[in-house]
Amino acid sequence: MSERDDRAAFLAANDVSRETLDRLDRVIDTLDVWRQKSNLIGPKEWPQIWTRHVGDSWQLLDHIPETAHLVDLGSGAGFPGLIIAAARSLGHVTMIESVGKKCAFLRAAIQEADLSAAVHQGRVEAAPPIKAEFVTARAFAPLPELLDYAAPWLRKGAVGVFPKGERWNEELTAARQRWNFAYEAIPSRSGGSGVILIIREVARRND
Ligand SMILES: C[S@@+](CC[C@H](N)C(=O)[O-])C[C@H]1O[C@@H](n2cnc3c(N)ncnc32)[C@H](O)[C@@H]1O
Repeated sequence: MSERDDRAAFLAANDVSRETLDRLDRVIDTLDVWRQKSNLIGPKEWPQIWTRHVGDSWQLLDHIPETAHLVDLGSGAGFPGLIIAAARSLGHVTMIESVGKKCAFLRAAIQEADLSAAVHQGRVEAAPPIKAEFVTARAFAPLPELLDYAAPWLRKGAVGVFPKGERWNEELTAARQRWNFAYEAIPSRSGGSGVILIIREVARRND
Protein backbone atom coordinates (compact mmCIF):
# COMPACT_ATOMS: atom_id res chain seq x y z
CA MET A 1 0.00 0.00 0.00
CA SER A 2 1.30 3.50 -0.81
CA GLU A 3 1.21 6.43 1.61
CA ARG A 4 -1.65 7.92 -0.49
CA ASP A 5 -3.74 4.71 -0.18
CA ASP A 6 -2.94 4.62 3.53
CA ARG A 7 -4.19 8.22 3.90
CA ALA A 8 -7.43 7.23 2.14
CA ALA A 9 -7.84 4.25 4.52
CA PHE A 10 -7.32 6.52 7.55
CA LEU A 11 -9.89 9.01 6.23
CA ALA A 12 -12.42 6.24 5.54
CA ALA A 13 -12.17 5.14 9.19
CA ASN A 14 -12.15 8.56 10.87
CA ASP A 15 -14.26 11.71 10.72
CA VAL A 16 -11.78 14.51 9.94
CA SER A 17 -12.86 18.10 9.21
CA ARG A 18 -11.45 19.89 6.15
CA GLU A 19 -9.46 22.36 8.31
CA THR A 20 -7.96 19.60 10.46
CA LEU A 21 -7.08 17.54 7.38
CA ASP A 22 -5.29 20.52 5.90
CA ARG A 23 -3.20 20.84 9.10
CA LEU A 24 -2.54 17.07 9.20
CA ASP A 25 -1.41 17.10 5.55
CA ARG A 26 1.05 19.92 6.31
CA VAL A 27 2.42 18.03 9.32
CA ILE A 28 2.90 14.81 7.33
CA ASP A 29 4.35 16.67 4.32
CA THR A 30 6.88 18.32 6.67
CA LEU A 31 7.72 14.93 8.18
CA ASP A 32 8.22 13.55 4.66
CA VAL A 33 10.78 16.27 3.90
CA TRP A 34 12.60 15.92 7.24
CA ARG A 35 12.69 12.13 7.28
CA GLN A 36 14.90 12.24 4.16
CA LYS A 37 17.63 14.05 6.12
CA SER A 38 17.29 12.45 9.57
CA ASN A 39 16.07 9.15 10.95
CA LEU A 40 12.80 10.48 12.37
CA ILE A 41 10.87 7.57 10.95
CA GLY A 42 12.12 4.47 9.13
CA PRO A 43 11.40 3.89 5.42
CA LYS A 44 9.52 0.68 6.26
CA GLU A 45 7.18 2.65 8.56
CA TRP A 46 6.30 5.27 5.97
CA PRO A 47 3.64 3.35 3.96
CA GLN A 48 1.55 3.01 7.19
CA ILE A 49 2.18 6.50 8.49
CA TRP A 50 -1.54 7.39 8.46
CA THR A 51 -3.24 4.21 9.66
CA ARG A 52 -0.53 3.33 12.18
CA HIS A 53 0.99 6.51 13.58
CA VAL A 54 -1.63 9.18 12.82
CA GLY A 55 -4.48 6.73 13.61
CA ASP A 56 -2.87 5.57 16.84
CA SER A 57 -2.60 9.21 17.94
CA TRP A 58 -6.06 10.16 16.62
CA GLN A 59 -7.90 7.76 18.95
CA LEU A 60 -6.61 9.71 21.99
CA LEU A 61 -8.81 12.64 20.91
CA ASP A 62 -11.91 10.87 22.30
CA HIS A 63 -10.51 11.67 25.76
CA ILE A 64 -9.17 15.20 25.17
CA PRO A 65 -11.53 18.23 25.19
CA GLU A 66 -11.43 20.89 22.45
CA THR A 67 -9.72 23.54 24.61
CA ALA A 68 -7.34 21.32 26.59
CA HIS A 69 -3.85 22.40 27.55
CA LEU A 70 -1.73 19.30 27.16
CA VAL A 71 1.87 18.22 27.58
CA ASP A 72 3.28 15.36 25.43
CA LEU A 73 6.37 13.60 26.83
CA GLY A 74 9.08 12.28 24.48
CA SER A 75 7.34 13.50 21.32
CA GLY A 76 9.92 12.21 18.82
CA ALA A 77 8.47 12.58 15.31
CA GLY A 78 5.34 14.21 16.75
CA PHE A 79 3.12 11.30 17.79
CA PRO A 80 0.75 12.04 19.35
CA GLY A 81 1.65 15.71 20.10
CA LEU A 82 1.48 17.15 16.57
CA ILE A 83 -1.65 15.16 15.69
CA ILE A 84 -3.50 16.37 18.79
CA ALA A 85 -2.40 19.95 18.09
CA ALA A 86 -3.69 19.65 14.49
CA ALA A 87 -7.11 18.49 15.74
CA ARG A 88 -7.43 20.74 18.81
CA SER A 89 -6.79 24.24 17.46
CA LEU A 90 -8.59 25.83 20.44
CA GLY A 91 -6.28 24.15 22.93
CA HIS A 92 -2.50 24.13 23.33
CA VAL A 93 0.09 21.34 23.16
CA THR A 94 3.60 21.52 24.63
CA MET A 95 5.93 18.77 23.39
CA ILE A 96 8.97 17.85 25.48
CA GLU A 97 11.78 16.14 23.59
CA SER A 98 15.47 15.81 24.44
CA VAL A 99 16.96 15.36 20.93
CA GLY A 100 17.73 18.64 19.16
CA LYS A 101 17.14 17.43 15.60
CA LYS A 102 13.69 16.11 16.55
CA CYS A 103 12.87 19.43 18.23
CA ALA A 104 13.90 21.26 15.04
CA PHE A 105 11.48 19.10 13.05
CA LEU A 106 8.66 19.60 15.59
CA ARG A 107 9.13 23.38 15.40
CA ALA A 108 9.13 23.29 11.60
CA ALA A 109 5.88 21.28 11.57
CA ILE A 110 4.24 23.68 14.06
CA GLN A 111 5.16 26.59 11.79
CA GLU A 112 4.12 24.91 8.51
CA ALA A 113 0.72 23.81 9.91
CA ASP A 114 0.20 26.96 12.04
CA LEU A 115 -0.47 24.88 15.17
CA SER A 116 -1.24 26.07 18.69
CA ALA A 117 1.78 24.24 20.09
CA ALA A 118 5.30 24.72 21.45
CA VAL A 119 8.42 22.61 21.94
CA HIS A 120 10.56 22.38 25.04
CA GLN A 121 13.97 20.90 24.24
CA GLY A 122 15.36 19.00 27.20
CA ARG A 123 14.72 16.06 29.47
CA VAL A 124 11.23 15.68 30.91
CA GLU A 125 12.62 15.29 34.44
CA ALA A 126 14.30 18.72 34.19
CA ALA A 127 11.41 20.56 32.48
CA PRO A 128 10.25 23.90 33.90
CA PRO A 129 6.62 24.25 35.09
CA ILE A 130 4.28 23.91 32.08
CA LYS A 131 0.53 24.40 32.41
CA ALA A 132 -1.37 21.24 31.42
CA GLU A 133 -4.62 19.51 32.37
CA PHE A 134 -3.74 16.47 30.24
CA VAL A 135 -0.54 14.46 29.78
CA THR A 136 0.15 12.12 26.85
CA ALA A 137 3.14 9.90 26.07
CA ARG A 138 3.47 7.17 23.42
CA ALA A 139 6.28 4.60 23.39
CA PHE A 140 8.10 6.66 26.02
CA ALA A 141 8.44 4.57 29.21
CA PRO A 142 6.81 1.66 31.07
CA LEU A 143 3.94 2.84 33.29
CA PRO A 144 5.79 2.91 36.66
CA GLU A 145 8.54 5.15 35.23
CA LEU A 146 6.02 7.07 33.12
CA LEU A 147 4.10 8.02 36.28
CA ASP A 148 7.37 9.24 37.82
CA TYR A 149 8.02 11.41 34.73
CA ALA A 150 4.43 12.68 34.56
CA ALA A 151 4.06 13.20 38.34
CA PRO A 152 4.54 17.01 38.26
CA TRP A 153 1.28 17.27 36.28
CA LEU A 154 -0.65 14.21 37.47
CA ARG A 155 -0.21 14.98 41.16
CA LYS A 156 -1.76 18.41 40.52
CA GLY A 157 -4.87 16.80 39.01
CA ALA A 158 -3.96 16.41 35.33
CA VAL A 159 -5.32 13.35 33.51
CA GLY A 160 -2.93 10.90 31.83
CA VAL A 161 -3.94 9.54 28.40
CA PHE A 162 -1.42 6.83 27.57
CA PRO A 163 -1.56 4.31 24.71
CA LYS A 164 -0.14 1.02 25.99
CA GLY A 165 0.74 -2.31 24.35
CA GLU A 166 -0.34 -5.83 25.16
CA ARG A 167 1.59 -5.96 28.47
CA TRP A 168 -0.38 -3.04 29.90
CA ASN A 169 -1.79 -5.12 32.74
CA GLU A 170 1.69 -6.09 34.02
CA GLU A 171 2.73 -2.42 33.82
CA LEU A 172 -0.37 -1.47 35.79
CA THR A 173 0.40 -3.99 38.53
CA ALA A 174 3.99 -2.73 38.79
CA ALA A 175 2.83 0.90 38.89
CA ARG A 176 0.46 0.07 41.77
CA GLN A 177 3.48 -0.74 43.97
CA ARG A 178 4.51 2.92 43.89
CA TRP A 179 1.36 4.88 43.08
CA ASN A 180 -2.33 5.10 43.97
CA PHE A 181 -4.56 6.09 41.05
CA ALA A 182 -7.90 5.53 39.36
CA TYR A 183 -7.87 4.21 35.79
CA GLU A 184 -9.92 3.15 32.79
CA ALA A 185 -8.50 0.82 30.13
CA ILE A 186 -10.13 1.43 26.75
CA PRO A 187 -9.42 -1.15 24.02
CA SER A 188 -7.16 0.32 21.34
CA ARG A 189 -8.61 0.63 17.84
CA SER A 190 -5.12 -0.03 16.46
CA GLY A 191 -5.62 -3.78 16.83
CA GLY A 192 -3.98 -6.34 19.13
CA SER A 193 -4.66 -6.30 22.85
CA GLY A 194 -3.32 -2.80 23.54
CA VAL A 195 -5.37 -0.16 25.39
CA ILE A 196 -5.61 3.54 26.03
CA LEU A 197 -5.04 3.99 29.76
CA ILE A 198 -6.81 6.97 31.30
CA ILE A 199 -5.15 7.71 34.64
CA ARG A 200 -6.57 10.07 37.29
CA GLU A 201 -6.20 10.97 40.98
CA VAL A 202 -2.53 10.09 41.12
CA ALA A 203 -0.76 10.12 44.49
CA ARG A 204 2.43 8.41 45.58
CA ARG A 205 1.76 5.56 48.01
CA ASN A 206 2.31 6.73 51.57
CA ASP A 207 1.85 10.38 50.51
C1 LIG B 1 10.51 5.67 21.17
S1 LIG B 1 10.45 7.39 20.90
C2 LIG B 1 8.71 7.67 20.76
C3 LIG B 1 8.41 8.94 20.01
C4 LIG B 1 6.93 9.25 19.79
N1 LIG B 1 6.25 9.51 21.06
C5 LIG B 1 6.24 8.15 19.03
O1 LIG B 1 5.36 7.48 19.58
O2 LIG B 1 6.57 7.96 17.84
C6 LIG B 1 10.84 8.11 22.49
C7 LIG B 1 11.24 9.58 22.39
O3 LIG B 1 11.46 10.09 23.70
C8 LIG B 1 12.63 10.89 23.72
N2 LIG B 1 13.13 10.81 25.11
C9 LIG B 1 13.60 9.72 25.76
N3 LIG B 1 13.88 10.00 27.06
C10 LIG B 1 13.56 11.33 27.23
C11 LIG B 1 13.58 12.21 28.35
N4 LIG B 1 13.98 11.81 29.56
N5 LIG B 1 13.16 13.48 28.17
C12 LIG B 1 12.72 13.90 26.94
N6 LIG B 1 12.67 13.11 25.86
C13 LIG B 1 13.08 11.84 25.99
C14 LIG B 1 13.55 10.25 22.68
O4 LIG B 1 14.49 11.17 22.16
C15 LIG B 1 12.54 9.80 21.62
O5 LIG B 1 12.34 10.81 20.65
